Amino acid sequence: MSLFLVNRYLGEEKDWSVSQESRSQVLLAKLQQKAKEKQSLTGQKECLLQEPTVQQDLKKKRKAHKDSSQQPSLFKKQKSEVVPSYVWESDNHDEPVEKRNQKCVNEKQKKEDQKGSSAEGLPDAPVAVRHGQADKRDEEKTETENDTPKRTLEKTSAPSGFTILGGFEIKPIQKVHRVLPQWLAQPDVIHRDIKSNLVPISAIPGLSAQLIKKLQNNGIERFFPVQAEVIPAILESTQQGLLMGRGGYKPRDICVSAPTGSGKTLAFVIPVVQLLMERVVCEVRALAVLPTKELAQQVCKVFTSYTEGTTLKVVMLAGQRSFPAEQVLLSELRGGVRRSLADIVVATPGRLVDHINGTSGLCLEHLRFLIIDEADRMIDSMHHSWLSQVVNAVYRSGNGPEAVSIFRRTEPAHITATSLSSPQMPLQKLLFSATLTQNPEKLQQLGLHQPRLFSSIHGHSSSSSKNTTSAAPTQKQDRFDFPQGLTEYYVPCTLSKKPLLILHFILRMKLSPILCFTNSRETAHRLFLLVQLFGGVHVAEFSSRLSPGERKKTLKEFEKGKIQLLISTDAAARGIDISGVKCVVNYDAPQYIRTYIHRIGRTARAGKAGLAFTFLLGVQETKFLQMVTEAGSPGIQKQIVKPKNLKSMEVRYEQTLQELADVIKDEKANAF
Ligand SMILES: Nc1ncnc2c1ncn2[C@@H]1O[C@H](COP(=O)(O)OP(=O)(O)OP(=O)(O)O)[C@@H](O)[C@H]1O
Repeated sequence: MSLFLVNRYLGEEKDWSVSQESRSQVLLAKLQQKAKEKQSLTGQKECLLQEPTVQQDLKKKRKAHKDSSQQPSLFKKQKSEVVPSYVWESDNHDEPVEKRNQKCVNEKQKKEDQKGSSAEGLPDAPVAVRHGQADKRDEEKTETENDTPKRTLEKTSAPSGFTILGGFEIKPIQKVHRVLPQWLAQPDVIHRDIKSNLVPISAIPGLSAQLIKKLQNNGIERFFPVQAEVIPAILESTQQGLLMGRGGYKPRDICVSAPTGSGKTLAFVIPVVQLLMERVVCEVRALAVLPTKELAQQVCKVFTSYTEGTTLKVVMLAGQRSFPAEQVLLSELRGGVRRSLADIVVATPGRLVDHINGTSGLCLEHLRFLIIDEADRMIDSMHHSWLSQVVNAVYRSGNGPEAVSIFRRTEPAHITATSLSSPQMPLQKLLFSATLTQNPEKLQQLGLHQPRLFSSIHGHSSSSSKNTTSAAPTQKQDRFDFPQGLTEYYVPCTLSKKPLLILHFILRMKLSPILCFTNSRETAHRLFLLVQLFGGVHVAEFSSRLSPGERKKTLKEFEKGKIQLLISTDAAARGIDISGVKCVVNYDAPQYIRTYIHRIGRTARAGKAGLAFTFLLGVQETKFLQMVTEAGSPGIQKQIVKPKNLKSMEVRYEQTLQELADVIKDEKANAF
């Protein structure tokens, strides 16, 4: 007995004469026909949207789908609902079907999550934010999904209707963009090309006829770009006199980053001499601090040259003389009053601190210019606290009984009406380096006042914006400017062939004078002995093995061309200005990019041409070349020296090695 009568629509019946049975057969046939049509329509769609491989995938998937219907799993329902539509939308036809299916499930799950969260009655804005976050997560997920299908599987198995907090999938590490302060991001640009940007010395206003004459006598008719930019800037900061800067404000500190050999020394010597020339009372008003004795000596020589014929006195405190001898040069007692004998002091930090603490005759209370040359190196030595000791010595009078003086100096702090009420001599810092760090944290140690940067590194400006801060492109290391006339090479070699290579460069390639750098004084000494024993080359070494006097003599002889090959440690890598060095050889590859830049910067100076060769062992090549490229090198070329070119020297070289072993043995014996 039937409880319900179900009336079925059986379609239009054309032939009413056929029996009930045959009508149901016709109906079945019609239904089968319709099913076929539907199937063929689906097939056409597949052809349009899928690659052949995908069609196969789809078949597999359908099979999997059938199979899955037998599994009592949570995904069963989701898969049967979602898979077909997402398969059409998928762009990634290379993905395995399982993965794509899983992605579809994820998408579905995500949509459900979003629906669920908005359904919970959360306010609109946070929902939008969460959507944004979800979008981001989606992007990240599509990246990580391919690698971690299992993890996402776990994630999607979370119950729907809840917002999933936190991410458990491995996220790609976000790139952190370095944010530079505006002064670092937007420097005053210095032309890189020295030769085509020379400026006649007469075009720079504010230089006395006496100084112009001095420049001409020293063979300088035109200023290099760094000088043409920086000299007017320093002169301008004293337009209102030494007591205050423009508009009565403290003048801005100046930082200069320009390549090796670009003429940075004159960029500070000329304006300082010009500004102090007309002083009445002798007091220490300029202090130049340099990292080594040799550099202090070099800068002192330039200051002495340009102060010649004026009343200005230059004193060097670098340990070249005894401590008492330096004290005598600093001050004298006249009528019971101590008077300064120095206007300009050039010092190394260690010796300077010794004098600040032990010489009453060194008074820095009138100091107007603090010049920090090789500034990045000086920042590295900041742990010796030389700068804070200098600053304390400068503002010492502000704490004493004479603090009531109208011209008392107090250490700059926050600007208040009282702090600005009395004029006080500002202390202006002038920083110079070929490899000035762009690390604001490091620069911050210098306590700069509204610094102004002059730089030839155009990467600075390209990343600049009008905001107070700017994000520079992410780099593993700082970028630097290389001298224009420099050509860089690297020479692949083995350890045992290195000495032969240097002999080949001198004796066959006639590249002398060569300045050759090693990473240790022991290597420098052994190589020196080996070349000396081999014979035929005027060779010398330069390292801390030598006394300061011997080092000075060696540099002089090298400058005069008496030495063909000078083998040095990094003692001669920075700042040393020896004209005529045609070629620098890195016998040992430098470990740091700054070391490399300073070493190769001993050639190609003042717009001249120069060559730099770096001997590289197989294991060093990749890392070294990457370091140089990342630093902004215009290009380093490979120079292969064929073994046959070294062959003729090999017999003599083997003999020399044996002789060297004996010499070293003797040296060791004598040392005890
Ligand atoms: N205007 C100029 N005309 C001609 N020669 C110059 C001029 N300015 C500087 N020089 C010469 O250029 C050479 C390099 O100058 P300087 O030593 O000042 O370079 P630098 O930028 O300090 O290099 P480094 O970073 O290696 O210390 C020196 O021999 C110097 O005499």
